[in-house]
Amino acid sequence: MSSTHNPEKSIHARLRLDYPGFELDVELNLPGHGVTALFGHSGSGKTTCLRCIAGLERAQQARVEINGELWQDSASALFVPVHRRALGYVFQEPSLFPHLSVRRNLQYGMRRVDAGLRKVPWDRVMQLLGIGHLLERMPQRLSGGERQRVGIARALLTSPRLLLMDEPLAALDLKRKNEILPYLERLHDDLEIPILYVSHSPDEVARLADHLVLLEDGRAIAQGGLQQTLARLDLPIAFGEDAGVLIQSTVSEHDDRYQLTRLVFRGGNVLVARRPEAIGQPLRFRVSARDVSLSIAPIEGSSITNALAVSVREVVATDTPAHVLVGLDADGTPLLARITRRSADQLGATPGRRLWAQIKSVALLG
Ligand SMILES: Nc1ncnc2c1ncn2[C@@H]1O[C@H](COP(=O)(O)OP(=O)(O)OP(=O)(O)O)[C@@H](O)[C@H]1O
Repeated sequence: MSSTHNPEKSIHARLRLDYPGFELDVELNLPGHGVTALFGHSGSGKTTCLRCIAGLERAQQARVEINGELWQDSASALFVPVHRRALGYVFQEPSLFPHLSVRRNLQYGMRRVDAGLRKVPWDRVMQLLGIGHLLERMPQRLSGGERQRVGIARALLTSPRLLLMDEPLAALDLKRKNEILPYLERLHDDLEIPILYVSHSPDEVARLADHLVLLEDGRAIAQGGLQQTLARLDLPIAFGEDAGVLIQSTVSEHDDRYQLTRLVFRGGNVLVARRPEAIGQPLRFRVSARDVSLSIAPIEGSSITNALAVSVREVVATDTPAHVLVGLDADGTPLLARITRRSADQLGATPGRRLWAQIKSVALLG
C-alpha cells in the first residue's frame, strides 16, 4: 500500500521492551488515517503498545513516527515526553475531575493547545458526540456511556494528531455499548485523526476498523487491511468459531412489498431485511463462516435467497477434527465457509473448484 510508505501519511512504530516474563517486539506500519484495531488475547501486549507510542512507557528500542512527526528515536536518543506528544488517550474509564462540570472538564483539556493549532472545533465535537445538553452537569450525574462520550470529547478537543483508545467500551453493558458505537462510527467517518483502537471484541473491530494488527505474545503476527486480514486462513482467528469475513457493499434497491433491501458488492449481492439507508449508501456486513454452506449447483426451491458463484482458494483444518474452513473467492470478494470435512470431500472442495455458496445470514454493521 503506497500510503504506508509515505511518512507524511503513515504511522510507524518500532517498539522493543522487556518486562520480566514478557517481551514486546513489534514493528507497525499503519495508514495515517482511519481506525486500526489492535486485537489479541489478554496479555498479548496491546496496552503496552499504546503506552509505548504515547511515551508513558519507555521502550528500550523505539522509533515512533506519526504522519511525519518524529516522537521517539532511540538511535538518536530522541524522546518527546508524553505531554509534548499531540495525542488523545481514551481509557476504559474516563478520569473526569469530579468537582468540575462537564464544560470545565472539557475546557481544562483544551488549555494546553494553542488556539491557532485547534483543529477540531468545539461545536463539531459537541455535535459528533451529542453532549451539548450535558455541559452544565457534574460528572457523577452522567451515565457510564455519557461519561465515556465526554472523555472522548475531551481527548478530541486537544486536537490530537493521533487518538489512542484502549477498550473504550469494555466497562459498559451491551445496551450502553450499542448506544455509543454510532458515535464512534461518526468519528471514524468525519474526522481525519487516525485512531488506534484496542479491543477484544470481533464485532467491535468489524464495525469500526479499517485496518487490523493481530498481536500474540508481544509480536505482531499479522497487520493489514481488515477485510483481507480477516479472510486469511493462516491466522489463529481462522481456526475458531469466530472466523468470518467482512464485506463492503452498497445499497442498490429497496423492495417495499417484501420489506427487503438488496446490497451489491463485487462478486454478488444479498437481500437483507429492509434498511433505512438510501440507495447508493455504503454498508458493511459480516458473514460468519458458520453461516455459509456450499453446493455443486445452485439450490432450487431453497428458502436461502443469497447464493454466490465462488471458487475454492484453500481448505484448512479448524479447532475441531470434524470441520474444515474453506477459503472462497467470489470474483475478488473473499468468503469463508466452515463445513464438515465429510461435506468438503463430497463436494470435491480443492483449490480452483467452482461451487455455489449460500449465505444463511449476515450481520449488518452500522
Ligand atoms: N508495568 C509492567 N511491569 C511488568 N509487566 C507488565 C507491566 N505492564 C504489563 N506487563 C505485562 O506485559 C504483558 C502484556 O500486557 P498488556 O497489558 O500490554 O496486554 P494486553 O494485550 O493489553 O492485555 P489485556 O487485554 O488483558 O488488557 C502482560 O504479561 C503483563 O503482565
